[in-house]
Amino acid sequence: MSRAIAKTGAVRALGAMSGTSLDGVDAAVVVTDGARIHGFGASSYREYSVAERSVLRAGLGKWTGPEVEAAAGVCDAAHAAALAGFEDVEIIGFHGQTLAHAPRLQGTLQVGDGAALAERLRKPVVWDFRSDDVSLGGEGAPLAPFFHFACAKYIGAERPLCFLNLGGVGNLTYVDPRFERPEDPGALLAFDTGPANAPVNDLVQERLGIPWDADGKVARSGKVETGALELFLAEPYFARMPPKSLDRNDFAEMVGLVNELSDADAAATLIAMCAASVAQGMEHCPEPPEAVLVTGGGRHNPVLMEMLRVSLDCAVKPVEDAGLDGDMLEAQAFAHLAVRVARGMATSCPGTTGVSACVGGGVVSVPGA
Ligand SMILES: Nc1ncnc2c1ncn2[C@@H]1O[C@H](COP(=O)(O)OP(=O)(O)OP(=O)(O)O)[C@@H](O)[C@H]1O
Ligand SMILES: CC(=O)N[C@H]1[C@@H]2OC[C@@H](O2)[C@@H](O)[C@@H]1O[C@H](C)C(=O)O
Repeated sequence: MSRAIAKTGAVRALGAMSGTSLDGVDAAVVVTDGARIHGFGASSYREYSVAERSVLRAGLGKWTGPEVEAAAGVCDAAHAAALAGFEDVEIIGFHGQTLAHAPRLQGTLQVGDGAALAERLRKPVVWDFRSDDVSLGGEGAPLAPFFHFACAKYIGAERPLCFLNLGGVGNLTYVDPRFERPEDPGALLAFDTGPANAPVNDLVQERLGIPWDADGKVARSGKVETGALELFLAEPYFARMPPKSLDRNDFAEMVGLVNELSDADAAATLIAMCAASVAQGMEHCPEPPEAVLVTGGGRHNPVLMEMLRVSLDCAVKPVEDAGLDGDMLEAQAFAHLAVRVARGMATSCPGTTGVSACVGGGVVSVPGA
């Protein structure tokens, strides 16, 4: 195989992420040597059309068949369009679109053809980041934690802190920046906390025909139904020790728990479920963090942020307060991870995915190879 990038030194890497909320493709440049972040570059967002989103949605939860092929086609075309404008990058990290995730059963499926993308864009592409971790007994997710470790160093953190990503699903990374490397035992603990925005998105889509509850307007006037909240927290997933991960639709039936409630009460209760599952997850942190830095779309929801501030014992702030970009952190993560994969560095470890040993997961496709 021809070498994707030079063996050492910082490179301009482009990362692309299409997340579980199926809103669009985020793309962002990171200057990184795989260990340390040297700086951040341009970013862009390419929204899915309503038609594209429904093709992707039809593929959710499926492993093979025409719906999966159609979703892969949408994913490939959207990425080719979203990434074509970035010329001065040396390598691309292409996450693809997760359609199904059951690491201990069928595995994990991210559609998108990285080899074809490499030929099309004439750049090396790293893709299929999760399969090797799953083969070695890991959850295959979350993978952003190795990037969160680099972010903690970049912002000069000296004490443990958490990154909380609130997308369709929530995931938490505890980082102890007193360690030198992310794979050092104790440097990282990570897991999916529970459903984040996906249930409230599904609720308002079904009842009100809107894709999400912008600024928590529906939830704000609602009252939390504590009975439903208690039933939710009784799910065995929350008591399980991390690492652990979820599929987008693992808690889809939660919407059923709020069926009888008004729109406002139902939305408020689903948001309270997200905040409560984060609070429960925080109990797994080895030490209290000095802050929780929130990334992902959920940080734009003031009702959710208020509930988190009430439930957690430390400062809760958007990552922007630390000089990072919460809309692009996941895309940036896959840029950074691409460089690590190309250089044979680990991308997950027992503390992040439960994998048996550190693994650098991913396929490297070099154009014309
Ligand atoms: N202003 C806002 N008010 C309320 N909610 C918002 C707002 N902006 C975004 N969101 C929520 O954030 C979601 C998108 O979050 P994000 O882009 O982080 O998801 P994702 O990356 O697709 O998911 P994941 O991290 O699970 O893969 C939207 O679907 C919506 O529910
Ligand atoms: C299987 C999969 O795609 N999981 C996603 C999803 O979205 C959020 C959460 O669930 C996290 O585990 C992961 O994404 C982020 C980017 C990660 O791997 O860190």
